Parts: sequence; structure tokens; C-alpha cells
Amino acid sequence: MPSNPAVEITGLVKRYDGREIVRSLDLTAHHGQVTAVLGPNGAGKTTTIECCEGLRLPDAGTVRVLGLDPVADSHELRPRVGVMLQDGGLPTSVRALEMLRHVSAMYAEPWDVDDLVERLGLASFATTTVRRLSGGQRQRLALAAALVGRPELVFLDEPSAGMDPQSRHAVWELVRALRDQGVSIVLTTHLMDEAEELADRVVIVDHGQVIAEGAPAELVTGSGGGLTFATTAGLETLSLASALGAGVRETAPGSYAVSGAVTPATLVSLTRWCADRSHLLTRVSTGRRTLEDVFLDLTGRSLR
Ligand SMILES: Nc1ncnc2c1ncn2[C@@H]1O[C@H](COP(=O)(O)OP(=O)(O)OP(=O)(O)O)[C@@H](O)[C@H]1O
Repeated sequence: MPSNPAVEITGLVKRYDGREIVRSLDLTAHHGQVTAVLGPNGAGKTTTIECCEGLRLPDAGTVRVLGLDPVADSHELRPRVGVMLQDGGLPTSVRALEMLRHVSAMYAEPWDVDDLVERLGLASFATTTVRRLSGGQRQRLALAAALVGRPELVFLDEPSAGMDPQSRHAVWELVRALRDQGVSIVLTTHLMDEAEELADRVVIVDHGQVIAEGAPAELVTGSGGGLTFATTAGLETLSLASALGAGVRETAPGSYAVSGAVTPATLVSLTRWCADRSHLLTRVSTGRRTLEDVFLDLTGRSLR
């Protein structure tokens, strides 16, 4: 595996009409990993990715893709990098399969087109012109076109936007298969479950800067609100606390909060203690937050 990262962005600045959209952004995507870039609308994700694809020129900073400059070395990078743009970027007057075969013919060792057709369920609209495809069908075709050259690195801008659940799962399977083959993938998404399902690393961008990054599990760890539960009011909290080895407080009649770390053993002790005394637990929450909770806490709840 090469020693340099698949993508290395340092101090990237991009302005439109004098407005700084990307503000000294640093981002690293490692080889053989799925890196998911999350952020509210207008955060600068697409602009950043387009700088990596050589479609936009940075105003400052450096971008290295497979160790190369996306603009100066575009000729060398083109066969090694797959790109799926947010708007598809496909020619509209050709038939879907015809287009895919045409793209495949440009590569020395392309992916077997029939295999891609099967994996992404393209057969049902193979002879439809691109213009007439539905949004989700167009996305699947754009993904196939991005992958048909067997790239080492793939940029996917909102790959499953507008797709039905079946298509989304097919895309997820394909992304996992690519990662298993050692392909590096950088994707943007608004779907937190997509990021949690696929990403080795999540990078959250807001106002043109990285505000958090890490494995999905790391980002949600440590941000839990602790164990809470509901059952009969007036429990003997001292007895329960000694069974759990943790503090227990009745926060409202019949509602309780346990202080300290929550382990699987804590839950077993709690349910056993209640069962032995015929108290039915009507609610138990370990307080574990989702990636969406973390995202909203970091980026706020107001609309962009
Ligand atoms: N060519 C351009 N000229 C002027 N402004 C632009 C241009 N391209 C993007 N912008 C602006 O830059 C900002 C960032 O856009 P960008 O597409 O990078 O955001 P994003 O994070 O990908 O958003 P989304 O989640 O909505 O796709 C937006 O305010 C957008 O209007």
C-alpha cells in the first residue's frame, strides 16, 4: 500500500465572488478506507470534493490525490480515479447501456459491464435514453460509469440521493465490495445511516472547515446521557444502587437515572433486581446517541 494518503488536503481555501466558502480546510482520506464527508447544505463539501477532482482550482492550500496534483497531473489521475458527480454529469441523448459500454471501452482493464449491470440492477432500463431515466436510475448509472474503469480511488457525491431502499442497499453492498478490494472511497452524504453503515472515518464539515472527525463509533462514544429507566414509583434506590454498583436517583415519580458507565452487566443487574421484586420495566434507555444527534449538536438545528 502506498505510504502517502489517498487524499491529503492542507489549508484549502476556495472563494466564490470574494466569499470564502472553504476556509483553510485540512482533510485526509486513507487508502482502502471509506471516508464519509458530512455537513449541512452549503457547508462546502462539493466544492472541496471538486477541488480533489480537478474541477475547481483552489485559491490557497494544497490538494494531493494519490500523491498527485489533481489539476497539473490530471492526465495521470484520470484512469486511476472514479468520479460520480451530484448532478450525474451524464450525456442525455444516449441509451443507458450504450453509454456504459462506451465508457468501458476507454479503459484497458474495465470492470465487466454485465456484472455492473447485475449488481446495480441496470437491466430494466438498459435501452432507455439517459434523459428519460428517473433520478434514482440515473444515479445508479452514474455510479456504474464512475466504477467501470476499476479506479483505485472513487469520489461519490451523495451516491444514494433519491434512491429507493433497494437501490441504496445495492449501492452499499457495492461500496463494501470495493473497500474489500482495497479501493479508497470518499463520499459525501446527508444520510447518517449511510455514514454509520459504510464509513471507516467520518469528517464533519461546517462553514468550510472540518469541525469533527473520527470513526463513527468514536464520534458517538462518550457523548451518551447515561442509563435511565421507568418502572414502579418509590423503589428502594439504595438497594438497587448496591446491586448495580452505581448511583441511582428517582428523577420523577417512577423515572430513574443511573450514574456511571453503562455496561451489559449493569443492564442484567437492573432487570434481575426489578424482576425479583416484580417491578416491570416500562422503559430503558442507555442514552447512547446516534451520529445524527452528534451531527445536530455540532452543526445546530437551524436551517441553512
Ligand atoms: N460556482 C459557484 N459560484 C458561486 N457560489 C457557489 C458556486 N458553487 C458553489 N457555490 C456556493 O458555495 C457554497 C458551498 O456549496 P457546496 O456545493 O460546496 O456545498 P455542499 O456542502 O456540497 O452543500 P449540499 O449539501 O447542499 O450539496 C454554497 O453557498 C453555494 O451556493
